[in-house]
Amino acid sequence: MIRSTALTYQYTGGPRLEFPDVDLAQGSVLLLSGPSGCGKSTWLALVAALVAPTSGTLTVAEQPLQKLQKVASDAWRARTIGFLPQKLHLSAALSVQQNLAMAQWASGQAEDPVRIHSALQALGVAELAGRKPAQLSGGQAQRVALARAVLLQPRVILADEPTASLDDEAASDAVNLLLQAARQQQATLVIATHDARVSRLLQEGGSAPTAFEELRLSRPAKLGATT
Ligand SMILES: Nc1ncnc2c1ncn2[C@@H]1O[C@H](COP(=O)(O)OP(=O)(O)OP(=O)(O)O)[C@@H](O)[C@H]1O
Repeated sequence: MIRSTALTYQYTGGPRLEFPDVDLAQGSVLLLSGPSGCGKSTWLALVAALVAPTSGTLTVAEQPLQKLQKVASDAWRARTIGFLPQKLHLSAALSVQQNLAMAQWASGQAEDPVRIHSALQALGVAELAGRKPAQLSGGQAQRVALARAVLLQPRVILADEPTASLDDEAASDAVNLLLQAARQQQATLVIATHDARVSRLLQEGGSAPTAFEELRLSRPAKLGATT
């Protein structure tokens, strides 16, 4: 679940972003849309407790973030949030298997090869476990990054522009994989995008149409504007 009220974020020397309220039940799907620069990445960073709101309240997976101590936020994030970044940030020196193991180490858990194998298998890339990221196609690399994002069974999956620079078929695969991963784990799924295809793909929902909410952001007023 994600609930926000009167959420704002002020960049030092930059815009003040004001976000509409959301009240998302656990397991639901949110399309976070709007033009470049409207604040989608900032909203994701707020929900992941990477930055603190300037004002307003935000509760994610039952945790009021204003009550989360800064020192505890890394562990909370590792347990709660599965992040699929636009740039996948797979470590080039490590194998696929080791990239996923690193997510387990980072959350303070021991490496669990069985769980890594089943996460890779669920996304159809188990046979690539020994390869380095440079030996993967773009679509394979994205599946590996998604396997890493859902490995720790997060309550919330945040995907930042998951279809950017993908052709129609790969974009459809990416959205369907996200929906499938979220459904399997009953995670709340947020897809941030300015790609108009995603709304249609969500409506089609792979095998069945998906109920989803849309949070459409608009660009902040220009700094110094008099309106
Ligand atoms: N560190 C920063 N300092 C000042 N302003 C910033 C900073 N980061 C982002 N901004 C501004 O805040 C606004 C929102 O940025 P944000 O990256 O959240 O938008 P976005 O919707 O994710 O954009 P895109 O789709 O291009 O990634 C933009 O106007 C941007 O210029």
